[in-house]
Amino acid sequence: MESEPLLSVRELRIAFDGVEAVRGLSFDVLPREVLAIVGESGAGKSLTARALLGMPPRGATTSGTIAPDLSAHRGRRISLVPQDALSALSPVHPVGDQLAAAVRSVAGVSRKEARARAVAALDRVGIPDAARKARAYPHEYSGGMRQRAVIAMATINEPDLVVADEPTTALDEERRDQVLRLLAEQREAVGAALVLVTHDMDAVAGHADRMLVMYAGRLTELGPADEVLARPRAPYTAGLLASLPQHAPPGRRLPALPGTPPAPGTLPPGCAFAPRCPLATDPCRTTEPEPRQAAGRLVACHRWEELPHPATELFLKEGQSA
Ligand SMILES: Nc1ncnc2c1ncn2[C@@H]1O[C@H](COP(=O)(O)OP(=O)(O)OP(=O)(O)O)[C@@H](O)[C@H]1O
Repeated sequence: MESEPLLSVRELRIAFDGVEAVRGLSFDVLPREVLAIVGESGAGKSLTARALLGMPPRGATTSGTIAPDLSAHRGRRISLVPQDALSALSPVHPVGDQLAAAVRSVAGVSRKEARARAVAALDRVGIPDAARKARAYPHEYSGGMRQRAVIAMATINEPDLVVADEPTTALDEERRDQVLRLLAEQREAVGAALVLVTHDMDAVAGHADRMLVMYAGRLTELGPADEVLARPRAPYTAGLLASLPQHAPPGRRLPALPGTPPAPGTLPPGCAFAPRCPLATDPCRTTEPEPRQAAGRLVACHRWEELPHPATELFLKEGQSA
């Protein structure tokens, strides 16, 4: 997908009390693409997503550039689908009023027209009897319906970019799939790009054009999702994918990524993944690798060419092979 980026993030750093949780992250978001951000808990995925929206947590110090700054047009050019739909909706106003207010905040339209657009948006996301449901309050919606309403809200002003931070975590598996499909459909319909923060590799495989793998606040691997999933080039990505149930070799136990990621402020010298990496050698323990072009993507690893394919065996512990 060759095109001018919609948005460029360069050297993004986010720190709390001088301790960096995001450490010099650079990537582009392309127009209309779905970019998944994956990585274990604490990798800095949510912080990165919030930075795009200009919504850092209290106490965070941010540096680097995000250009253009879509956050100046939040609700119009960029919008959020959060983990918890309730947090995105006010409990004290009917859902239709909230959607109509979002329309009126950016477009000079009459109340009646805004109202009509709100009902149409609820109808588009599959809310039955949308005109009546528009008058109901969020607590009168089921969890799945609320998440649909939030997707309607996030797309009603036809933004350039929708940021979805674990949008389906609160839902059961069946609804999860429906909501993701709806999100993909709606962002496609309005021509928006989507940055999708997720732990769900099925969602990545099903919906993402590219994936950004983060580890300890840095880029580990960034490339076309199908290629990265089929043949990861960074040992960390390989370990992350190998620990998914579907990648267990037949008749064998699931390989596991040993250990846990380091907390910000407790990073080892060199590559942050080195203490958990079966390929780590001395240079890995002294020099942190920078992302470099490798095999049609960006990979931050000194030893990426050494990674076997498939890499699953690397992550099987001794005695785990029966
Ligand atoms: N409000 C905060 N105050 C202090 N530290 C924070 C705060 N928010 C995040 N951090 C630090 O930044 C790290 C990364 O946070 P972030 O929420 O981006 O992780 P994540 O990759 O989204 O994880 P998860 O998958 O669990 O949501 C956290 O582990 C924590 O150390």
